[in-house]
Amino acid sequence: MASLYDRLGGKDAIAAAVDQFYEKVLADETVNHFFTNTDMEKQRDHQTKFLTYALGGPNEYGGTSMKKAHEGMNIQPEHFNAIAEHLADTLTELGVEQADIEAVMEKISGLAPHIIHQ
Ligand code: HEM
Repeated sequence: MASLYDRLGGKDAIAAAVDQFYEKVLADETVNHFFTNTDMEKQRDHQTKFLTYALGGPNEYGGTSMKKAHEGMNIQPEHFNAIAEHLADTLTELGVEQADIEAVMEKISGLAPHIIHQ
């Protein structure tokens, strides 16, 4: 079966989602401080990779594991949940079906042990 990434329209869909997701993350005081020293371009790159991964698209991590990517950040469960919720809200706004959103959330939850408390 085609991945959600493909069904949503691949790269163009991701670009639209990145803008929306990015705004939510940076407007959220629970998590925006993590990105204070992140430049805009890197930030965009982060969100693009994040969403591509979340939607089952090609892996563009270039080998950096999720554990390594978030090392030293001491991300707490509430930060993780806030980010996950921004993703779910973005997908809802883009008209993604509930069942697909749930599948994405399940995938994201599986990453929690690699991202939280690193
Ligand atoms: C499922 C959840 C997540 C995924 C899939 C994900 C994915 C990624 C990826 C792909 C990178 C870039 C690694 C690289 O290019 O070397 C990254 C970096 C980063 N992530 Fe995440 N992330 C997740 C959750 C979070 C959370 C919860 C936070 C903080 C609240 C966070 C904050 C950051 C920051 C600050 C960076 C570094 C940006 C920089 O280069 O300055 N991430 N993440």
